[in-house]
Amino acid sequence: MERNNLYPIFLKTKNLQVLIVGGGFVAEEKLTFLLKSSPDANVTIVSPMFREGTIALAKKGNVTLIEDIYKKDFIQGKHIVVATTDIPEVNVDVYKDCRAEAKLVNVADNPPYCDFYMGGIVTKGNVKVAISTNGKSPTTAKRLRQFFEEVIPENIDDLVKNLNEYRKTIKGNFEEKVEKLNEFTKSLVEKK
Ligand SMILES: C[C@@]1(CC(=O)O)c2cc3[nH]c(cc4nc(cc5[nH]c(cc(n2)[C@H]1CCC(=O)O)[C@@](C)(CC(=O)O)[C@@H]5CCC(=O)O)C(CC(=O)O)=C4CCC(=O)O)c(CCC(=O)O)c3CC(=O)O
Ligand SMILES: NC(=O)C1=CN([C@@H]2O[C@H](COP(=O)(O)OP(=O)(O)OC[C@H]3O[C@@H](n4cnc5c(N)ncnc54)[C@H](O)[C@@H]3O)[C@@H](O)[C@H]2O)C=CC1
Repeated sequence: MERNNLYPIFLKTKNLQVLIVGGGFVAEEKLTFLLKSSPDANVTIVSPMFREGTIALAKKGNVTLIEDIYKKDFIQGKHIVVATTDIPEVNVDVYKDCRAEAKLVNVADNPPYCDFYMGGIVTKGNVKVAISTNGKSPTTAKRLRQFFEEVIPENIDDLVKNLNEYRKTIKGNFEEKVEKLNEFTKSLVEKK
């Protein structure tokens, strides 16, 4: 069986600068899900045109819209770049410019030109679940996201908060703490 070897990380988007190149449907979809998960993300979008929806979204977040065509200068100071234009050559230029400067880059419509994929994301308080199908079926990632949004209980965050409080009260060395926390949470994974 094929296997997903991607390594998920949870980025502190507040500390990072994201650039989106292009301002069409795909840019708006990527921006929507980025801000849904991470409303504190710092985003710049460069494009000769923007959709109404994108302009409205930008007003709600830390999003700067620049009305221009892509030039290499725009990647300066950016950590993560997502190319979404409808001109394949422009997207490949963005990819090459980013690789040359060791920046993480995603060409949304071209998986081989992605250092990372955006995923389906479920957030419940402090808990976050990210889903990827290895780029094979974004629709499956969306459906799984919807499924987990349904089945993960809203009060999962209470468990996290309670255990965080309990964790602070446990005395002893690291091994003893791990043992106590495992004992305390055993029933969560026990088969009935
Ligand atoms: C590789 C990847 C690169 C990247 O974008 O990062 C990529 C690529 C492509 N997407 C395409 C199409 C669609 N994408 C969606 C939706 C989402 N796409 C997302 C991620 C990813 N999309 C990355 C892989 C993630 C993984 O590993 O699973 C999600 C999860 C996250 C997000 O967008 O933030 C978000 C759901 C969010 C949510 O609902 O929670 C839908 C469904 C819909 O809109 O209903 C469709 C239409 C149906 C279909 O085609 O499946 C096409 C074909 C374009 C064409 O045909 O022209 C390509 C290009 C290709 O595959 O070649
Ligand atoms: N990854 C995904 O989820 C999907 C990918 N696609 C593909 O992605 C591409 C983009 O699709 P859409 O967003 O629907 O197209 P669109 O036509 O809505 O948007 C393209 C955007 O790129 C901008 N642009 C064009 N040249 C530019 C330049 N030199 N510099 C900066 N911006 C520039 C345009 O002004 C426009 O805002 C298409 O090739 C499409 O096939 C389509 C659907 C889903």
